[in-house]
Amino acid sequence: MATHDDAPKSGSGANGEAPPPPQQRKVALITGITGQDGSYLTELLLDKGYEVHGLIRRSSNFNTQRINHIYIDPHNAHKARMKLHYADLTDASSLRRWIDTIAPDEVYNLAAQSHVAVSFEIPDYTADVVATGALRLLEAVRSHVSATGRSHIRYYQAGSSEMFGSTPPPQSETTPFHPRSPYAASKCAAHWYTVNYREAYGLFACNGILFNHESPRRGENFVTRKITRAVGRIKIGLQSKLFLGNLQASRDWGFAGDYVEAMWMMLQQEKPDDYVVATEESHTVEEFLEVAFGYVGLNWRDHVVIDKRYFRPAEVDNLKGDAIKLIFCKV
Ligand SMILES: C[C@H]1O[C@H](OP(=O)(O)OP(=O)(O)OC[C@H]2O[C@@H](n3cnc4c(=O)[nH]c(N)nc43)[C@H](O)[C@@H]2O)[C@@H](O)[C@@H](O)C1=O
Repeated sequence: MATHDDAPKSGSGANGEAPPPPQQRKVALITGITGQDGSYLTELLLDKGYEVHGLIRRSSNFNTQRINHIYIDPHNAHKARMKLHYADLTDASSLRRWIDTIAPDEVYNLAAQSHVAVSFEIPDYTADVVATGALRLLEAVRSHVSATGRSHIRYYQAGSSEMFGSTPPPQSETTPFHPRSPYAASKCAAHWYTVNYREAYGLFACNGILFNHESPRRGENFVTRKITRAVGRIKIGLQSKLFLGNLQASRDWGFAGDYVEAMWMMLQQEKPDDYVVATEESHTVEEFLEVAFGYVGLNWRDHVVIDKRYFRPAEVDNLKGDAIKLIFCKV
């Protein structure tokens, strides 16, 4: 995987130029702004001169670590163009209120219960947030358009390669879905709601079908961060073992910072459509271990212990995207 500078950008607008005046600014609304993708997308849009509004859930600890360098830092040039609001994908009234108040030009629906294994334990909640949550947001956008005539509004739905499930690779936009978890089935529902609102109401609504995408900001219970974090701790003597599940699963891993640019590109096209975002290269978890442990001169076999608790009731064995449609996309 390529290395990337994780430092926040210092420019105040596109190419470091001053951002456009308020009346000429594009306004974006992001659900899931505190997540890995939300934080990278926020940086990208602020750098392009957008005003960025994020919806956050109320929780006992203010979970904004990934955006604090913009939101909290008084010296950050972007701070004035970023705002956070309380809302929840399970609360339709909050979505409708913020869509009407903010009147965004672009809506990015990135919020989810995004852990596949966890979705087997909380399937109802996963479906409520991931599937019905997308429907609630689409409905808020549709009723806003119908009440105000603001038909230029554009909607992005975060889809997932998990929707392909057991369908063999390479997987493209025309590959049939065969979801293997409550998370994946919920993402399929959100995908088809998005297509339906495009066809039924003429909404500019796009599905990005993103294959796995990682970064230093990835949550620590996803396999790449779980491994890289453990490698560091093992190397300096803070732990000795790493407990993992299925090492033979194969994934098409890309960099999250690149993939948020693909989200934005989809909404700049002439017509709304659906796109696969992938590297077209796939590796097993075992290969990832070889590289990660090898990087610091360790042998993963001396440290990794297979633990049945990390196996899933149904696994997705092999994901490898065919991203040709996006590759020929122009902005
Ligand atoms: C595109 C898609 O990408 C992600 O879903 P995921 O592929 O399930 O990601 P992961 O990092 O949890 O698992 C990758 C593979 O690694 C295997 N694996 C082995 N041992 C452990 C282990 O100990 N922990 C975890 N988490 N995985 C393990 C596990 O069984 C699986 O085969 C989400 O962003 C999702 O939201 C999404 O949309």
